[in-house]
Amino acid sequence: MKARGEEGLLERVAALLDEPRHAEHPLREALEELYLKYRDQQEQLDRLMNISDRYQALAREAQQVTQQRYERALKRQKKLSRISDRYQALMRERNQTLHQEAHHDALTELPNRRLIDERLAQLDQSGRRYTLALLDIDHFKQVNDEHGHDVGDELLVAITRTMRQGLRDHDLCGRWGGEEFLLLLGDTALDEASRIVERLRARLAQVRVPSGDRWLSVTLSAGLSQHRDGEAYLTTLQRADQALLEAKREGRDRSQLATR
Ligand SMILES: Nc1nc2c(ncn2[C@@H]2O[C@H](COP(=O)(O)OP(=O)(O)OP(=O)(O)O)[C@@H](O)[C@H]2O)c(=O)[nH]1
Repeated sequence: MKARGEEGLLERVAALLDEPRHAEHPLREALEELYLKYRDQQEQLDRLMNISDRYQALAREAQQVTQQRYERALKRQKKLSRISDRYQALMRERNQTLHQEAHHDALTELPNRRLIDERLAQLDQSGRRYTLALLDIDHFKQVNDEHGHDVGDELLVAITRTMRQGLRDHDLCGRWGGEEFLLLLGDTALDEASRIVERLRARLAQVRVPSGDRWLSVTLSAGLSQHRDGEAYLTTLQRADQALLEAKREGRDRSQLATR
């Protein structure tokens, strides 16, 4: 790379050296040598500048390629993490659904036997006191036989709705069997539980579902048992079940407290 003035000077020197009248000039040889060395150095410098320019262009290109690769990898990574987030959300949803289905009854959406068993086992561990009440619809087979299974189902759902409304937030109501419900009344002694269940039975007797041109209602029998210190919940349940059988034997539509 030469400045414009420098190029002009070189041309002048070359012209002077070419002139025949300077052929014998005492400075000519030295000037020619200086001129050729200078040109040589200039050519070397030009080559170096060229190499440096190419190197810089290559470095810029490499940097651009690296940057593009990095951006592509980042984009891929973001896409993958979006897919992974969606997949995880889907799996969480699936797990929740599976958990809900495994622990709840499909018809009434009430906790099923498995969930109630888990809660009772936890309660036994905690040492908190509770009373269990088994409630069973009276003559439900007759309802199905006379009005059809669909009406029976409707009645179960309507009873569940009223049961939910009639209980305190910390009580648990589950579907224990076909037409049998289990109430878990936490921190509740037998006499208080009995009042709660009687109030509930009265409300449940008011539940009506349509069947043809009639309104259908049912009564429920209940067996209650209070958990005793150190006792396994299955024992409490057996007493409640016995009490329920007694209530049925005594004519239904009543509560029986397990005393023994
Ligand atoms: N519609 C309907 N019926 C059910 C369901 N689960 C159980 N059942 C019926 O509930 C009835 C229970 O009959 P039983 O055990 O003889 O008792 P019950 O007729 O209620 O007589 P008591 O309990 O002695 O008063 C049976 O006919 C079952 O088919 C259900 O999900 N839907």
